[in-house]
Amino acid sequence: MGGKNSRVSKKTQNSSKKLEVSVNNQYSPTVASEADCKLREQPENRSLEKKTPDFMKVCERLFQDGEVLRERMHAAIRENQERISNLKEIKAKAEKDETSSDEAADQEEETSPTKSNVERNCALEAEDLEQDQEQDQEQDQEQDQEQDLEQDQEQDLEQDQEQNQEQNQEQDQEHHQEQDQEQDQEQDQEQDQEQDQEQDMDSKILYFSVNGRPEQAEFPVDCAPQDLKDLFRCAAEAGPHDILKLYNPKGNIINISPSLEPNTPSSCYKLEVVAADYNNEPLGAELAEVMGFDLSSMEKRLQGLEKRILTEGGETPAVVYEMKKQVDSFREKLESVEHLSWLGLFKDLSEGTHKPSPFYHKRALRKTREECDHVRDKFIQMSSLEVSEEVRQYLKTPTFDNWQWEDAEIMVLLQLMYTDLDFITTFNIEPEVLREFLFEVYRRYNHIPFHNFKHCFCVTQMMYGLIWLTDLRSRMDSVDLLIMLTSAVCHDLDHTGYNNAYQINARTELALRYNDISPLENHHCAVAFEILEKTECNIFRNVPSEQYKRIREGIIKCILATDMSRHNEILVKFKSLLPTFDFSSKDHRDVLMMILIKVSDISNEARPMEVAEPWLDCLLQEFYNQSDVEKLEGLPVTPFMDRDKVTKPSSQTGFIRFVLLPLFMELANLFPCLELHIIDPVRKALGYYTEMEKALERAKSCSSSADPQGAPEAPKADCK
Ligand SMILES: Nc1nc2c(ncn2[C@@H]2O[C@@H]3COP(=O)(O)O[C@H]3[C@H]2O)c(=O)[nH]1
Ligand SMILES: [Zn+2]
Repeated sequence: MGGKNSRVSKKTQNSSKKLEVSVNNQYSPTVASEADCKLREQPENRSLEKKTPDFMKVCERLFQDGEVLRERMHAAIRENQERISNLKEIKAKAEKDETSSDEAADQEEETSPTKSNVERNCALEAEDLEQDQEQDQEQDQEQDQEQDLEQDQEQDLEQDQEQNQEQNQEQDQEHHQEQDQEQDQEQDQEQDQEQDQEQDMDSKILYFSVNGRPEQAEFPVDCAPQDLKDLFRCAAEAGPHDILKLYNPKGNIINISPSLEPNTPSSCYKLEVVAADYNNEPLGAELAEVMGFDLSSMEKRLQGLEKRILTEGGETPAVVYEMKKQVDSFREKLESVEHLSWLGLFKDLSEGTHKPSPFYHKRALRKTREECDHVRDKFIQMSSLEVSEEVRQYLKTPTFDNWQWEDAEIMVLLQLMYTDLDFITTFNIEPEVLREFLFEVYRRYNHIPFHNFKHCFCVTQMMYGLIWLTDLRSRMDSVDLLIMLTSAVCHDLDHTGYNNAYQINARTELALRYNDISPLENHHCAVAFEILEKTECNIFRNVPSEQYKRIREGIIKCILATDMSRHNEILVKFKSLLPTFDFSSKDHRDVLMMILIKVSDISNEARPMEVAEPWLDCLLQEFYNQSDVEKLEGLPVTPFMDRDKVTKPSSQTGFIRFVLLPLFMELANLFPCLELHIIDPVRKALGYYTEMEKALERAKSCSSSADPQGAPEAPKADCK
């Protein structure tokens, strides 16, 4: 059986689309892109580097950008510290000079015409500082005086330096005017003429549009980048905190710099203002901009990249989530660096408890309309295709490899399950209604690492496989089977990547709505029936109302049973029924249905290692994200999700020993044939992760004895 399946799988993978799906023996090559075929032909090339070779380059660039930003941040901090210590010196000097009389100071000024500018500046600054100190003390009595003093002194120093420079310039000019007035005038005239000529020759004109309004900017080629940015800022009527984006005619973001290519009105650039509202926008962007580093363009690049990978390779690969998480954690760090408060950027993290994840809730969680339309078109095109017999059979086995199928194809496979279990005819389901239903289900699964549409498919496919392997069709009626399959399809709808513990601790909307009782599962179920409420999606619209009632009750029961906090309760119940299990008893069947969906839900380790292991990476990513957010928000950290405590093997050995095997073995007591199909692979996985755990322990103890001061961290999600 295993041999047959692996042959089918290999054949399927190696022979591209023709074998997988065929329409009257022909498959339109336009349906599958070349990229799709390549992916299918090289199953071992699932790794991101091979799929999207440019991606790693972009990642590297992003990391480099991050490094640059960090360096700049440190430089700015150093610079600031130097300035503050200078200011302190000046302040001390000013205090010392306070004791000498104004007269004496004037005298000194007169009798020492050769005094250096620096000394004179200091004296002036001391005067100004004294005045400002008095003013500030009056104005800011309640504030921390030391801090204000430093800030004010910094501003004053700048102002004073400017004033002094102006004064010095004026004095110098007077001096020159007395001595060389005629000469200077002549020279100035000559210089002006030369400058004008040079300006004509060395200026650039750029054409661009702001909100559809044509604009043009003229500037000297050697002007400072900041001046040019200010020029564009003026043109866009943008505020000092707004972020500008300049696009070339191809739509790519380009740097606003004096080296911009001159253009013509017909190839004009497009200027956009991304308002960085001082109150609402993440302050990291603010800081990044202060430092001349465009964090939002980094994010945009990530989004573009993600979009590209979505169109080329199906769902967002896990590493993109990792990248986003890193960008966000970097942003979080910037926002919470206390000693940067002088920039006015310090953010009180206590407000964070109400703020959900920096990543999932801000963007990319929901599917965009654009990508849904794209997948929908593909699905509609493919849905009338006939799937080959080999794939039909392969779909009935736990060895099925979900990673080889894109979302539109997965919908075709789900459709096939409804067809091959005869639901279409038994329940009079119109094909277009089934399509609408499946599409809506696809749409309502989110872009998160684990609880996504592919997970929905895997759980449904395992349920489908179990139905066939245990020959449930001969033991249970179609309504029960329809309930089980549809429950699997809907069981994690609109999961946001945070478990019930988080929902309850963070007092989310869901926890409030469902009074902390299985908030997620209640929500998944409610969303399922929300979808079914739409007539065009209601696959049960042709069943008698009594049957509908039974179906609804059954689906609710099954989906609610997937809450792991009920694991023992359900397993104990099932065990108690086993010795006298009776398929004709509704109570018995109900418990069995709950067990079957639970088994399907946590069945990844029953799949071949190359299918199961990437799922574990996805799961740990979602776990780590949650525990990171819990730490950030000061919530209790879910221990099995903590990246500081959990590794791949440690997470699996315990889970397999204490959760998977006890559950699977009880089911195998009722269906002994499952021993081979799901228990053997799980035992193999346990062996694999036990070895991995030992190897890690050995590596850890070796390196800690070699380097007692710096034992390396245990490999985490990426450990192979
Ligand atoms: N450690 C581990 N946990 C798993 C695995 N598969 C499922 N789970 C957990 O089991 C839970 C089942 O319900 P959820 O989908 O809410 O979340 C799932 C995970 O927390 C696995 O392979 N390893
Ligand atoms: Zn699930």
